[in-house]
Amino acid sequence: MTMEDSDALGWRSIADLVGDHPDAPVALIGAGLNERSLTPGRCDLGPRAFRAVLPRFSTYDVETGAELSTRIHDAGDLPLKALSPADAFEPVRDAVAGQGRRALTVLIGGNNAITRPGVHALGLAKGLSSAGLLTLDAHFDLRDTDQGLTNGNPVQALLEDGLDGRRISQIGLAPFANTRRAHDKAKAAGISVRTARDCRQRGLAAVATEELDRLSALCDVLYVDFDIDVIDRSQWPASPGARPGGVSAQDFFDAARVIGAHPKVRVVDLTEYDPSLEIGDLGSLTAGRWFCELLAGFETR
Ligand SMILES: N=CN[C@@H](CCC(=O)O)C(=O)O
Repeated sequence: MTMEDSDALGWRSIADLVGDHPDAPVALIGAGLNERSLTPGRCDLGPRAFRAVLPRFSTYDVETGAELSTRIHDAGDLPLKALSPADAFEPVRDAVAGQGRRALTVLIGGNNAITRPGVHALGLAKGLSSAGLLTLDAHFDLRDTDQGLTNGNPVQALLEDGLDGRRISQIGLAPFANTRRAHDKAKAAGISVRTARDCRQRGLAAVATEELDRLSALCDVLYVDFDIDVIDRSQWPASPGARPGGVSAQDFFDAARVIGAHPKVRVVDLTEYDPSLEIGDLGSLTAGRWFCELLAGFETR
């Protein structure tokens, strides 16, 4: 008997909450942007792998007693095949902005270049000056843009677009995976930077909470980029940029719950998941659990 066949035992899956629900408070968009990754791969397969795993998650959280029931509008997958980050800008921005009435829009990447148009969608109504950005990422993503947009420079591009660095928090930065120049750029821009060690020692959720509080005082609405390479490579190997020494998957889940609960968080993305690097189903199961945690947090708003 598969889990999907086991209705008689009361199994209800997260996948049952996802569908054509025009009035749902949460929207899901697949954004499998794959071009101009610094490490070429198949991040375009992320949305499909993510959707496929959802039937394996129950709506019941045995640790809190919560039964998830939030309806999620499935806005489908964007046709981004072979598009550069520059050409994907408008389709991604407009798709996210089109869900603007939702309390929360979840963008499943795709490489990290989806973050820039996602933030722009959030700022469309009032301009970028209303928006803030929190990244959970091993990297600054502050590489120069003179060679064009890549998955290594969405934050740099946003600074150049006019996003005030003081409205950016970056947590989970990994040692020996970034340059001094990028760190200096972050400091000069006023970005709040928290290292992987800080996050491991204090807990990613605690650090995320502090940074959300800081950003909330400055911003009307917040965007959160969950780049999975913040996680220790042993726990999510299907990520080109992940290294040993990252945060734990459990920490990532705990952070997703507090972030999902925050009322100013309006758009989140999950980036850099490359299913072609998958070992078994480790990455897809981690992505699915992340989504459950996000929803569990959301239901406490
Ligand atoms: N967002 C990811 N940034 C990484 C690149 C990951 C890769 O494609 O290897 C970086 O800038 O180093």
